[in-house]
Amino acid sequence: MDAITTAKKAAGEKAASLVHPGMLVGLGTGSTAYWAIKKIGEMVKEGLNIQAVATSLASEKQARELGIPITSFSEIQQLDIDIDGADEVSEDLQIIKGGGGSLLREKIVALASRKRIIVADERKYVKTLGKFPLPLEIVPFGWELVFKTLQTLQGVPTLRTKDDQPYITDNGNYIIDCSFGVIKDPVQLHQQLKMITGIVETGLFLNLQPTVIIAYENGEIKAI
Ligand SMILES: O=C[C@H](O)[C@H](O)[C@H](O)COP(=O)(O)O
Repeated sequence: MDAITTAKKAAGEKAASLVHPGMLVGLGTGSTAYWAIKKIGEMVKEGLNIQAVATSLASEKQARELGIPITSFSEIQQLDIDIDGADEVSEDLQIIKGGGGSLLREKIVALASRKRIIVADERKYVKTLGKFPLPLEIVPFGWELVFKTLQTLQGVPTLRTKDDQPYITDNGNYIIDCSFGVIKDPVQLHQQLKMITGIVETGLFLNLQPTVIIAYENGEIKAI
């Protein structure tokens, strides 16, 4: 296992140790959250009694295969803890997510959770957001108009593709990845983008007061 994968595993397992009996747990998406779900699966096999809501079909599949009981918002209203990855975390704990295309479900789950744990390797921890192009979930109809509007906001948009076709999210939408350079005011940018009809959600996860677990390649783990 390479050093970055080892760091992701360490962050994921550290976060899993915060899951206690009886909790309702949000399961994140991506290659770091994967390790948390894997560890929680082991804990469930050893008798841990929890229920979980997954932030993507992929994570739900992983959880079901591990025997983690899955519930939904038709059964529950709030989660005790949400463990998820990030694409960028700034020093003031603002976050960009959505590199894996799951930002909408991830945000719904994060907002429904009392405690939010973000797991990331050291490469994700930055001074200010913006190097990672901001993922935006958009409805397919008229996506070209959203694309052009983003250009008028000095954004550099790219329609995400997979096998030369538009990438389709678990919700049947498209993703535009849009660079805005250094994001000086993420709250203002998020509000501006949410005003554009056709944008369903942005990958800016702001003011959520997360606990961020950062794993370093040298084996060190810091919780911020
Ligand atoms: O849509 C995907 C999510 O926001 C992921 O949590 C994020 O992209 C980080 O993924 P990874 O841990 O694979 O870098």
